[in-house]
Amino acid sequence: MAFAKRKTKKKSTNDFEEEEEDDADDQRQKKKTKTTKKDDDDDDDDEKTKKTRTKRTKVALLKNILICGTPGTGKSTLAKLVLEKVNNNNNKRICYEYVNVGDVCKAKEFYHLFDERLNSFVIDEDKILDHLEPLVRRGGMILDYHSSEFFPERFFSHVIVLTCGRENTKILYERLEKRDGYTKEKIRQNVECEIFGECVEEAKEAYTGDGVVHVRSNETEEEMEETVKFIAEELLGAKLR
Ligand SMILES: Nc1ncnc2c1ncn2[C@@H]1O[C@H](COP(=O)(O)OP(=O)(O)OP(=O)(O)O)[C@@H](O)[C@H]1O
Repeated sequence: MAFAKRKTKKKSTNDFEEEEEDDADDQRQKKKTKTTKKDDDDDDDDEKTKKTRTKRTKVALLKNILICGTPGTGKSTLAKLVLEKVNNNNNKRICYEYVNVGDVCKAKEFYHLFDERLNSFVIDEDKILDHLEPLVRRGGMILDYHSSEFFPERFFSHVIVLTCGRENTKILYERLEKRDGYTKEKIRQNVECEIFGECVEEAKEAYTGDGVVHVRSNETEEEMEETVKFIAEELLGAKLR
């Protein structure tokens, strides 16, 4: 696994709050400008703008979460189940979106090179962060990536780290063994990363706010169901049917 180091772009939770304040100010300013301009504007256009603004404000209230952890711990499986749960409602404004960061980097070629030793791509962090910024600002994003540290802290209200057998690595080993392109060396590196709890340590160091990092074991179907419920209900406040 390639764990790229990036400290400079990280911002504190306070920065996020300040930015939210700025956004609110912007909204108020826009509203004011709109009021002055209103007489000149066409009524239909004004109505349209008002509707869009209301919708955006509502969507922005949805939280962003990151699901991270060693490859094979079940991030994408879990993320898709959470997405299904939280979007299963009649409220069009409550609509979360899933982004597999690794897949986006591949599809959009946001990487520098292929690291033969690690057998993986070294992603271009600036490019992927620029791509994610507007999505995260809008809110309601469920991001999936093995690493957590290069994202700015303000991106997420919760970071979930999945683990899969620190003591008994058989489960993770067997999951990775089934994958194409996973050489014995690559499996060994990932299993080692799990044994040393690298993803957990990394997340705890990078996200320092109380109750932001949640470490969840994902070895069995039952554990996965519990975590889906935990994220959907407790973290995202969804009322499950
Ligand atoms: N709780 C679970 N119980 C049993 N099998 C699981 C569980 N969670 C995931 N799996 C299985 O483990 C495999 C790996 O899961 P998944 O692809 O979601 O991992 P991942 O962490 O997203 O991997 P990557 O980081 O490489 O994308 C899949 O075959 C999936 O069906």
